[in-house]
Amino acid sequence: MDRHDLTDLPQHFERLQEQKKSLQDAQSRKGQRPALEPRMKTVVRFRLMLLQKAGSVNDSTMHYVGSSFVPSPYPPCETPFSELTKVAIQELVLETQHRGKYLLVRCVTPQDRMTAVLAIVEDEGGDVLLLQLYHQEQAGETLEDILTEGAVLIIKEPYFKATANGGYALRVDHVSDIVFLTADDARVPEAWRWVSGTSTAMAWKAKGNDNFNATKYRAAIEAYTRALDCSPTVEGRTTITLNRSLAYIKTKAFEKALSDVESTTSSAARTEKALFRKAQALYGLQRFRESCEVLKALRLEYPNNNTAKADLDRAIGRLFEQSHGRYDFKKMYAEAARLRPPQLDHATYIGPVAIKDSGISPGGRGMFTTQHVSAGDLLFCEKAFAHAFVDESASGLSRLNTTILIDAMSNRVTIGTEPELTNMVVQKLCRNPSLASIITNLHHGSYEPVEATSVDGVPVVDTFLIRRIIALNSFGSPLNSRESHLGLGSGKKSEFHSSGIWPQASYINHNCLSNARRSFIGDMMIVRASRNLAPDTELTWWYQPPETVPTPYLEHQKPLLRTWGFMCKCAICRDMRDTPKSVIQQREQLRSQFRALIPTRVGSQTRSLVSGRPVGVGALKKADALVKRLNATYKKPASQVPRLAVADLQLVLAREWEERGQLVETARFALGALESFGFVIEGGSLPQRAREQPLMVKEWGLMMDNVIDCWMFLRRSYRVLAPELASAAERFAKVSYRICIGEDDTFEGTLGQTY
Ligand SMILES: C[S@@+](CC[C@H](N)C(=O)[O-])C[C@H]1O[C@@H](n2cnc3c(N)ncnc32)[C@H](O)[C@@H]1O
Repeated sequence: MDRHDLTDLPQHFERLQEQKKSLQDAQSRKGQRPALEPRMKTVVRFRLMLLQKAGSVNDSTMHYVGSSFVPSPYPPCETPFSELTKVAIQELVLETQHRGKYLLVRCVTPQDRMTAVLAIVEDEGGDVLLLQLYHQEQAGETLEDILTEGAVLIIKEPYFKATANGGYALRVDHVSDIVFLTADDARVPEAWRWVSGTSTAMAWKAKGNDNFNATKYRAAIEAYTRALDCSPTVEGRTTITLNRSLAYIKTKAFEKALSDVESTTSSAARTEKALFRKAQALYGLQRFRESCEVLKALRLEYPNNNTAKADLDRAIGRLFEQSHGRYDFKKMYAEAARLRPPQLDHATYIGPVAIKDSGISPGGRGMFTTQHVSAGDLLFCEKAFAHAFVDESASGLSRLNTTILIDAMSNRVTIGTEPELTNMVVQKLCRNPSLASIITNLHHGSYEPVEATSVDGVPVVDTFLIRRIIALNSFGSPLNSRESHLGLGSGKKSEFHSSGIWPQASYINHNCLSNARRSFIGDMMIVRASRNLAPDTELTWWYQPPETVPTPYLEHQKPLLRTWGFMCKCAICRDMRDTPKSVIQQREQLRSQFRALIPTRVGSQTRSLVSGRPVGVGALKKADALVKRLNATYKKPASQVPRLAVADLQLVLAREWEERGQLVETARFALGALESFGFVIEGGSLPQRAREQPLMVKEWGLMMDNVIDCWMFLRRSYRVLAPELASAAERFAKVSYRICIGEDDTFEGTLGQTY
């Protein structure tokens, strides 16, 4: 949702076709056993490439936009190692996953990092191949090497494939398909054995500490694990376990950190260090209530621990947000401006909503209100499960994670951060497997996931399932919706390179005539009702915004069908489907005539295209007549089928009349625009209103961003002509602002700057 879809741009469409062709070509070689290059050639070429890369200078002013191709899916290995049989590189056949087999290999080069981690590996027969490890870590997460020269590993059910440059490779997409062997593992062949030089628990612990201090957390965890295997003393075991739990916290493996603390003896678990780790791990898992409890116990036993006091205050703050849905939005903006990536320290609040069967199929669930809510009410505010951020205003290396994703399977080309988001989710689930169902329960179309959740004690995460879930459920997001509304951030409004996955929000189905809206501050999504809603109303929003310009029915449906596999049947779409082509053409003509009279403004004044002089009142009157004719092309009332193609022109006229000091006309067009958006308003017309009649919104319409402008025109007009109505107009402006921007704490400041 709100992602850049490039599929219809000719150059990308062509790339999609090329990718399809190359997949077909690869498939035609399926089952072949190719002749491999001589070992020397492969190794030397790879080493040369590493040397060249090391010598090249990165130009940080360049835009780096990589390409990524979605490969054909294959499942992760579900079979325990003991049931697999060994295979040699020579025996591998192309475009095939070797089910029931494993490869034992050793790295013969250092690694390279691209979208995957690469190295050349050999088997016991001395044959070599390029190994491509995907999703082993998040982009930019660590500089620690994953594949080191001499490392021995097992590749379960290896997938052998032809590469785009005519070579061959072992491709590993599923993290659990790789097993790194330690020096004393019986599966390491005699000839490949190495001496680790470390044999006692204390020596391994010291090694772990060194690695920890060098921020090599992966290596630290490995060393602490080896230390624990060396039967340390009870005291030593506690220290090592608690050290390892901190290394787990550093890698966001909160579940493992927690289980380490909980595995210590009951007296050890009450030490300051243990309580501290436990509270941190629980906080990381967003179990704020439990984190508070542990921190309270810590404060009682160690009252001088000031860090614990600060942590307790912080956890209480989260608990309050989680329970009451009250946030300090200004603080959130400040955090989003300061933090890179803007991952905010705030809790998820779930308000009066529930997930239920919605009756649509396939993927039949939806989100419903559990009580009456008013327009502007907070429905929920959700922290992203994972969020891949691109600074839209930055250039060069900081945009390294922007990728053009070519997906031949789902016929789509998108630009953004989907590959990075996939890595983040895969890693988070591998490190915290109990969170898996939050993601795997999300809609995944016809993809059939494997059943196993762990094998050989390691969590199984099906990368292709995660990819599919992200394609169907992720959202593009701006740094914050306020900036994006004001056009302050760069990039096209409502299509963003940053993306995230907000699991609750994913249950909301599409409808152009939506009744809820999402907005963002950093990685927090704020969702509010955009109309007054009765209990048990299904919440809907748009996956792509409704069209302002008259658009043929099928054109509007194309992206919905391509990405999500359905066509919208809302009142606007049905009306478009039933509107004859000639009427759509007539609307286009009337809008062109309007634009010829009142061109899009450049600078502070609207100038005639013909004379270059400011547009005159005569032109405004003619434009008014065109708006009336445009309105007459609609059969259904705007409260049933909003007329976006009329509303934006009415707003143009409201602005023009306001600049000429004609506030009755301003109010008329602002009210007209609101009606075109589907609002039903009483008591707002000037000048002939009954004095006591209040300004009322009988029905809220479609909450497009410029609804706020409509109310602000009215507020200014009423202040002069009907002051008793101004505060009501301001109240509605504020509610609209809250719905579109997410909060109204910045209402005055924002509108003071721009209105
Ligand atoms: C992000 S999920 C929405 C939640 C989903 N209904 C579920 O059960 O998890 C998107 C999928 O929901 C379904 N969907 C959403 N809006 C729809 C609509 N207006 N009509 C039909 N299907 C819709 C489609 O299958 C779409 O791919």
